[in-house]
Amino acid sequence: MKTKRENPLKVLFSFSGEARGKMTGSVILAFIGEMFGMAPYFVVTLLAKELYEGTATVERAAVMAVTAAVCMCLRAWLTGLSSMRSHTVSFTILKNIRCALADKMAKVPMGVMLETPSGTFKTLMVDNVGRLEDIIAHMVPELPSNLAGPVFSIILVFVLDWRMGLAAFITVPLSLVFAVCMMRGYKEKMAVYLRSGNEMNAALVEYVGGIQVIKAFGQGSKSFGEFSRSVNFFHDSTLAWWRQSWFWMAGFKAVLPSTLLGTLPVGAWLYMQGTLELPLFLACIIIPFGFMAGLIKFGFALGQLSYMAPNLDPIQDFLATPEQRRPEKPVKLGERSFRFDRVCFSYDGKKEVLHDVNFTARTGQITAIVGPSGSGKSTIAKLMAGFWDATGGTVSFGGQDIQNIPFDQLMGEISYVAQDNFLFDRSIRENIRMGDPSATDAEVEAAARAANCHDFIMNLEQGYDTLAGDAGDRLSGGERQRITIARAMLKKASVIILDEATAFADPESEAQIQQAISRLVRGKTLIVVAHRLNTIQNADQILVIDQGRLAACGRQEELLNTCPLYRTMWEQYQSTAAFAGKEAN
Ligand SMILES: Nc1ncnc2c1ncn2[C@@H]1O[C@H](COP(=O)(O)OP(=O)(O)OP(=O)(O)O)[C@@H](O)[C@H]1O
Repeated sequence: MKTKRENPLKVLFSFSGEARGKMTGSVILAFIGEMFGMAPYFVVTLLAKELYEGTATVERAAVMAVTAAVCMCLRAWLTGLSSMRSHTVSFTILKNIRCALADKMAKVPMGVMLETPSGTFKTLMVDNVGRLEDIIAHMVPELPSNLAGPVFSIILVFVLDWRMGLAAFITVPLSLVFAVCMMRGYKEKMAVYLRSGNEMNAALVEYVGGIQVIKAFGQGSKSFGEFSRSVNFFHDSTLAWWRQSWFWMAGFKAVLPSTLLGTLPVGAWLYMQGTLELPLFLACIIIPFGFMAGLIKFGFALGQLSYMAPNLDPIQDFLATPEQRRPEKPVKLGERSFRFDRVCFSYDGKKEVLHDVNFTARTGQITAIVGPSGSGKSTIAKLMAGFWDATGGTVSFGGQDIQNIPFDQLMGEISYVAQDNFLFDRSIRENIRMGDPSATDAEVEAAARAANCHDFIMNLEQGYDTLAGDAGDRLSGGERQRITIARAMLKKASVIILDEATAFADPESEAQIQQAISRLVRGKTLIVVAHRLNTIQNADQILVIDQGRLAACGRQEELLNTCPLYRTMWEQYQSTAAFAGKEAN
């Protein structure tokens, strides 16, 4: 269902914050500037009149020339001041929208951020917001001023001689025919243009992100269907639009200012009839030249209006995303255990992926979550970390409903080591220090040693100062994971949630990771989403998840006897591990 949207200009100006009120000044200055811009036309008209009446002198002409020049300088100065103000408003609005988006990103469920392709946020923050700049800085102040000049001039020509006024106007209905043809389907086409541009951006970000895979398989951009499709679509749709509209646009620009079409023959005829004096004739020829340029600019500025909504809509949509509400004040936490009480969850509000899950993960114990792919293991871990809110039942931590614990407090208690081992493009040292921004270099190194990553870091050209991006290709998945483990170690959280990487690491790396993990979790509550069952043989409890339900819960020995699903998984794991071992040898 389409929701009714507020007037886009009103929405834009609701972000003007500290620059509120400046736009009115900008519009007034632009308006006065345009009025001064009309001066040369009046000066020429006046001079013609005086020449005709025989009152003109060289001195008078010189004074008029200087007056016209001064007026043009004033026009430039005033429009400059207006532009300065409108740009201040424009950049303030852009800044405030970007801050609001960033603020919103921190308030929507973390899951929304993790699941949305990063290109989407780039488009939203950079492109959609950026395109609003021109509209606010130019269109808003120029629209009224571009209209004011023509309206003033038209009235003047009509006052001077209404017949000449009509004659000057003859091109307007004609040019409107061209304008209407040019604007046919403009709104839809503009929406397609913007959408296809955004899609191309998002596909490009994905293409660059996946370039390693594309190169590895010896493929070019054509192989990346989504990217080439979006580039071709953008090319085809914009070209088709241009082909359809260029003739009408050229016609509009040519016909509208051709006021001589009407004023010359009509004026000449009236003059010969003796009902129009020469100075008036000249005035009615010259003044319309002044207003037509403004009218053309006004027409194009109006077209830009339809640029606003398609750029503002996705921004408003994101700002309307429901927030994860959490209290501000820290709450008192009891024993750091998790409790799932009849927990249900759905990502999209339609398909439930967790049904009635009940368990307790006790403090200081290792709780492993296992199950077939897609059964809901990572979802349980994400609910524990507060990335999403349960859609039914209660997830509690430390005796409190997780929704009553401030996000910062919960994050202070939990270290979440994800599968994809995200490293920021900062130095390795800074990446580790993120676990505890107050940690000294010595503490960072101590954590790196404990996580078995000191040696390979020292082998990088700039050691701890190497940028993660530069080191990117030289770090194995296991090494990246150990860096994130070092980061988690610094955090000194009471709970570690470890979403184990699915791939088999080589035996040496695997042993180092396991050693790092065992140091990390000493004395802490560990929740591990396990894909490699050998790592959890000694877990205090293993939760077996099957199609979003808790199928069984117990220690390994019990489950091997009582849970057919676990037994099958264990047998499969052993045969796969044996095969992987043989392959490695
Ligand atoms: N962001 C999402 N939006 C919609 N559905 C999702 C989302 N993430 C996961 N799912 C679905 O939820 C179900 C459980 O997914 P989940 O990632 O928790 O499974 P998993 O057991 O951890 O799988 P794997 O072992 O393959 O990582 C799956 O059907 C999955 O397709």
